[in-house]
Amino acid sequence: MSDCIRLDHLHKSYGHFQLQDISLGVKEGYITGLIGPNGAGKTTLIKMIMGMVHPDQGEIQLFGLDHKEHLPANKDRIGYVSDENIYYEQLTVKQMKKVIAPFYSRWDEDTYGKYQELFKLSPGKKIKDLSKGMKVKFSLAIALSHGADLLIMDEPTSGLDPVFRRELLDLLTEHIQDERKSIIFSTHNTTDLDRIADYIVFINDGRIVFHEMKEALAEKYLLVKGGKELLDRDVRRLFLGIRESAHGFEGLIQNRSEGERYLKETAICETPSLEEIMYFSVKGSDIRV
Ligand SMILES: Nc1ncnc2c1ncn2[C@@H]1O[C@H](COP(=O)(O)OP(=O)(O)OP(=O)(O)O)[C@@H](O)[C@H]1O
Repeated sequence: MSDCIRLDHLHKSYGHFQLQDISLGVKEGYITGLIGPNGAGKTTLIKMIMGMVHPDQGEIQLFGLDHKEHLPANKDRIGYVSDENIYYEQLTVKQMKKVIAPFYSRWDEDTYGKYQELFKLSPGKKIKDLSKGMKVKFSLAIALSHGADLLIMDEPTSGLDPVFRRELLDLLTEHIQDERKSIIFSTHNTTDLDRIADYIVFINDGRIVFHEMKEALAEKYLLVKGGKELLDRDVRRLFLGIRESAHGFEGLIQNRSEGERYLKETAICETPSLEEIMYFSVKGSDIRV
């Protein structure tokens, strides 16, 4: 499979914040989850891919084409869902759809009608009167109605109720059955990604910490829980992050086989969730409770 997105040595500076040397290939035909703490640079990265923010340095290719040169043609192939309001507040759902549809060469009115019904979108309702979740549903209906090859979603599930969130995840999994379609999905809700992502990109403080297949993460990392007496200097060195309490510790080891070799007999060794990987990687080794 080829890459639908290729980022080469991207830099973006906002004074105090720098997105630094981001190089990344996003595989066609898969769901890639983008995770990272608040202010890590996820939205900035997504906006660069959308052509809404310009990198200070570096190259972006989408579908094998230089993004600067082919921006309109590339954007025709992207469905974008964000929790920011990108629509005219005073227009109704129907009027807004009428404004947007002509921008897409493969707009499909029947598909839009199907999603309008499925998401219970009232055509006569003004955008400003939609709830946060309904705005996301409208965005999603648009994104799914123009034959986009790539869905780019920035925090799509944050305003959604748990029932629809589940439905959305099913919908995305179904969407990806067509192997030419790809999804990149930024979220704080790591359980959504535990459920549906194929690849995970973890970004912290403007840098990529890792870009891995989700299954590979389970083989790489180890979560260890045990008594504090185990934590001598050599053992501590194994950990990427440790959380200590009066009674014991919980910590993350990046080299699973080495961790198991030292601690399998004396501590509880488990496969960490994405949330645990993120927590310990960001917090480091000095967490006391
Ligand atoms: N237009 C801008 N001008 C100045 N600083 C900006 C601008 N856009 C983003 N930033 C800064 O860049 C940093 C990264 O922001 P970004 O929105 O990309 O993070 P994020 O990972 O999406 O965070 P969150 O999870 O909180 O949405 C932040 O420190 C933010 O204040």
